[in-house]
Amino acid sequence: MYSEPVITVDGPSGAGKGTISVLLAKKLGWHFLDSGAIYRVLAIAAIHHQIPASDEAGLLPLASGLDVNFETSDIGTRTMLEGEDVSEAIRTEDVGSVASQIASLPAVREALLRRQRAFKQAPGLVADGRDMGTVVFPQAQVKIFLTASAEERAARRFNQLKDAGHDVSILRLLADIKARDERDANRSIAPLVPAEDALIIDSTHLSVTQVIEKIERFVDSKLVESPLKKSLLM
Ligand SMILES: Nc1ncnc2c1ncn2[C@@H]1O[C@H](COP(=O)(O)OP(=O)(O)O)[C@@H](O)[C@H]1O
Ligand SMILES: Nc1ccn([C@@H]2O[C@H](COP(=O)(O)OP(=O)(O)O)[C@@H](O)[C@H]2O)c(=O)n1
Repeated sequence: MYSEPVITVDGPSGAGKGTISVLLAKKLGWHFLDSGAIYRVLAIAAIHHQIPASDEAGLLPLASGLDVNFETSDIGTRTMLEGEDVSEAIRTEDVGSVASQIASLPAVREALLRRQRAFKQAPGLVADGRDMGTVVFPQAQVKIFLTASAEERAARRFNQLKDAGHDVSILRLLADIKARDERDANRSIAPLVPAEDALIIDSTHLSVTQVIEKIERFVDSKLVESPLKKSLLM
């Protein structure tokens, strides 16, 4: 049976998943799923509704009924929660930290599964997250696990936040990133691990272009003559 092709890009915070996934999706003309944004929006909703990040029973209805929308236009994607633009608000490290605590709750992850899988639509999907290749799309044709040293990832995040006008401390960012790595990798459900069939790319000393080239070579070696390969190598 035909199934729309999926490329998964998993890895820790600041590894470059979003940057690479958006470029790939644009190049292919495919859909893009930023699964982390869904966890981040849920974190904001929890903060608004004053539900603690450890309250699984309290968060479950919020996760099931989460009114989140991604509005894409020529200038980019706006993330909407209950009709309000939260695109900037979800990007702080504090929200990332609450998102990572919420993401360790099994019932919450389960409640968000169907919503994430609904992004798999023609002509194809590039999915960015932690468990895209292991849990959400285990049948994906191409799986990438993108990483980089914690120091490099903190430096990238520092520059990104500084460019966006946020005043941040690089040491605090490094500590936050390490805490989030630890929590994401050691949780009992859908931990951050590479899928068995994933290509692991350490981007510490690679440019964005070099990472894309590696992915293209991987697709080339993996798929003999497929529409996916043709469109990627065009
Ligand atoms: N290979 C790379 N080399 C240098 N900077 C990169 C690379 N990949 C991504 N970046 C930059 O690092 C920052 C974080 O990347 P992002 O895609 O948001 O990471 P993630 O989605 O994994 O958290 C962005 O400003 C991005 O431009
Ligand atoms: N598929 C996913 C995506 C994100 N998450 C959680 O959500 C948090 C925020 O994800 P994100 O992808 O926006 O974070 P960054 O990599 O951009 O820093 C992560 O630290 C994870 O704990 C997850 O558990 N599973």
